[in-house]
Amino acid sequence: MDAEVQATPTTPTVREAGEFAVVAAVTARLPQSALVLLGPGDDAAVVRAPDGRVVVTTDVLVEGVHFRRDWSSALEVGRKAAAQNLADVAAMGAVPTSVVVGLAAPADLPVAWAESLADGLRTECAVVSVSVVGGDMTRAGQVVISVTALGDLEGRDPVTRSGARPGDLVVVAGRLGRSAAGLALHLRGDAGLLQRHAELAAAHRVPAPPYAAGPALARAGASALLDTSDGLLQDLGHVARGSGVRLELDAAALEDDVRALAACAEELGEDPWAWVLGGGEDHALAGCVPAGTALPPGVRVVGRVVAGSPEVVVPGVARPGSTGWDSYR
Ligand SMILES: Nc1ncnc2c1ncn2[C@@H]1O[C@H](COP(=O)(O)OP(=O)(O)OP(=O)(O)O)[C@@H](O)[C@H]1O
Ligand SMILES: Cc1ncc(C[n+]2csc(CCOP(=O)(O)O)c2C)c(N)n1
Ligand SMILES: [Mg+2]
Ligand SMILES: [Mg+2]
Ligand SMILES: [Mg+2]
Repeated sequence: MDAEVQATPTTPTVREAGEFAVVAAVTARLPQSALVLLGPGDDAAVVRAPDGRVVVTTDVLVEGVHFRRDWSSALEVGRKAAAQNLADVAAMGAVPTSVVVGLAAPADLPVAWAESLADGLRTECAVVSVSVVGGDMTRAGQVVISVTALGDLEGRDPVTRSGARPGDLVVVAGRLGRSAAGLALHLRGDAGLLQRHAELAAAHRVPAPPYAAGPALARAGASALLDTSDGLLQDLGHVARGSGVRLELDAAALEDDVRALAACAEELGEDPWAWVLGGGEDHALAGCVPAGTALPPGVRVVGRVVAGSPEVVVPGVARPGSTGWDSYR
């Protein structure tokens, strides 16, 4: 159990406290950003929509599928839940404006866990200067967290998955494969391993999406963009099919990511290329820009767009067994 939970003086369960007391305790930890005209406490929140259009995205995290309470603290789960949604907003080239959270929890969940979850959501939202403006709470057999993020396009067109054209360059912002390496470490469950590669384990529990690169790439004229949630090859496959183009990745441009995982992979007897090309949950941003585009800070070229059958290839590297996560496979 995490330090935040143990440090809380009283640890009643949500059954003992009751829904409304937990909601009050949680919303008390969620101060509102300047974009919020009416925050938690009424039937709905009211948030400014500066652009007149609203970007909206939602992702569900299920205990045992997306996180484990014995691997991650409540604070880390909250950060990750917010991060993966905020990354989806960035992947449209938008800036987030607010977040709404649904929490389903077993009756014996400590209230302190729900409070730390709120702290984690608040902490990650603060990275992009937004707040949690509301949510819902109900009972379930395991913890389920449903996050919805809203965003603002600042007057630009959304950057979709379908605008890549032959001649464009493939670009990435953020690191690849780190979450998959961390997942492998947690699956082994060896304390020494987790300690030796603590940074990678932490990268699995709390991803660090390059939020600013989304709007920056949109401003620069990006033709396609998404975040890497399932695995680079699978995610870029959506761009290839959506745009009707072939993406040729340059192995040399991905070698830094592979090198950063090499020691961990060696110790685990695993292939770092499989993590970089097929590992999910880094929430890096990947997409395409016209050749000659001035690249925003933190954005690197990893390949090129050519005419051909819509697929993603990495000449010289064996295709990993898994090109990405599928919840049902
Ligand atoms: N149950 C659903 N009902 C309606 N639309 C859905 C549903 N599930 C997914 N979608 C839509 O399908 C598209 C792809 O969803 P997907 O969840 O794969 O994208 P993502 O959220 O970027 O990735 P990830 O969930 O891996 O982080 C999105 O536009 C999403 O809104
Ligand atoms: C306990 C535990 N086991 C496995 C994983 C790995 N995992 C779960 S979902 C996902 C991709 C995105 O899924 P979705 O498309 O559902 O958002 C990955 C790589 C994890 N995070 N926690
Ligand atoms: Mg999704
Ligand atoms: Mg996405
Ligand atoms: Mg997915």
